[in-house]
Amino acid sequence: MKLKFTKMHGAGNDFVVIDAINQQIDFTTAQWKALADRRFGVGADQLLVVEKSTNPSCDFRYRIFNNDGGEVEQCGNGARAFAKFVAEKGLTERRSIAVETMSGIIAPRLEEDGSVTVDMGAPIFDTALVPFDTEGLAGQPEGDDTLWPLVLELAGEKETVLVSVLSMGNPHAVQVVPDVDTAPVELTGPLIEHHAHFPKRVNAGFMQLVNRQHIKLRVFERGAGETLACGTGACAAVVAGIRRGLLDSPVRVDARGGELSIAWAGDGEPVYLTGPAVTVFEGEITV
Ligand SMILES: N[C@H](CCC[C@H](N)C(=O)O)C(=O)O
Repeated sequence: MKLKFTKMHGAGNDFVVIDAINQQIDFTTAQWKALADRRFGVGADQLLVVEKSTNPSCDFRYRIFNNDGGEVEQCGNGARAFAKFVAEKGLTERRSIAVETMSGIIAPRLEEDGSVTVDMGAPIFDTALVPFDTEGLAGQPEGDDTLWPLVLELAGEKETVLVSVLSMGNPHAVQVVPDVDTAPVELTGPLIEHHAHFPKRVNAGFMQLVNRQHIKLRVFERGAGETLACGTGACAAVVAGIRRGLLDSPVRVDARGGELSIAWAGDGEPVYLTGPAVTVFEGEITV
């Protein structure tokens, strides 16, 4: 079949966006993976699928597939691209929409300056819901109940890293590092992603504190590897930093591909993610 798609990005986190309202889409994991492949397909960190929602209080349903073909619960940068796509394609006249995802309803809003702000919902700290298996883990350090010691095995050597574990609908493990540019992201990112205590794997965040309202962040994403930006990763990092008493909302997040802004008023409150959404090109591919 001929598939129409739009290539987009949010701070360098890149997407193939597909209108599945006006096209009949029913792909296997292998087909999603092939479409996301940077050599044999279009190439993307994630594939974003636009569907009608069966929920009367939602304008659309939003499905997300990682570069490895796996379907996942949430994508923050993708939510901004999604909102811009449905507006540009005339699928909605509204600038604020409610979108059904695998992990609940999010609410993107198109801003006057072209950026998009998304109500990403409240972070989840219940380890069973992340999911994160705490069985057999050494005691938690004082101060913040999201902090856990994670033992990594590297070439026979054991190293313990302190990570904040939480969910933004998708799982995150965030650590503070002195310098994101020298942090061992390529080395320890995969070890954390595939750590035995994360039954559904996890996104691994590496956060450098610039000041109480500014961080630098790199994320080794589940199912995609290191991306130039990670929206839910930025949300998770700021929530972790605020809970550890290291950050004050709102926080500027410098990702390698661009700047995001995160605001959070505390436990039980939604996290707001603001950033760019860029359309790069339209295309058609035979799949
Ligand atoms: N790799 C993530 C999904 C995409 C998240 C990221 N691109 C964002 O902007 O939130 C996961 O497997 O949970």
